Amino acid sequence: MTEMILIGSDHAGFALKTLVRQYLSDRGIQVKDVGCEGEQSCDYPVFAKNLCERILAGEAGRGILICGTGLGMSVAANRFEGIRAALCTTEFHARMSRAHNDSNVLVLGGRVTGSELALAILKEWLDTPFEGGRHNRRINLIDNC
Ligand SMILES: O=C(CO)[C@H](O)[C@H](O)[C@H](O)COP(=O)(O)O
Repeated sequence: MTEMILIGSDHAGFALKTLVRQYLSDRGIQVKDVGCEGEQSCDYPVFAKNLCERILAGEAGRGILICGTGLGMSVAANRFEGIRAALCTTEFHARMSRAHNDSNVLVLGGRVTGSELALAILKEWLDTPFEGGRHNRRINLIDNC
């Protein structure tokens, strides 16, 4: 079964979101866009909330959020218990966020990270499995300590 990924952005992440959507489609990954629809100014928490609630409801296993810096989206997404949103600016961040933190939301900054690097980060995030083991214990402690 092909993976389904939800994607959302604000106006500052819209251009990068378009590239990311194309990359995912080219890889045969199903993408559902929760908005926004263009570059007119809008509010990132609306899209973070929408995407996180839909992931927690089981519509998709993973999601991608993009705003200008990635900061607002990651702050908003990490308010949701069960969401582990990782703002990644390097491929190493992306690899570690999957291997050690089992990140289920990748956050990118469209005004910070160039498109080539963003797609390299995305590739690493998509292709790296969670290592489990000791990291399971730590992830469980996030909600239970
Ligand atoms: O992280 C953010 C907010 O903390 C994002 O970068 C937003 O995209 C950014 O704040 C939008 O700024 P704008 O001046 O309203 O375009």
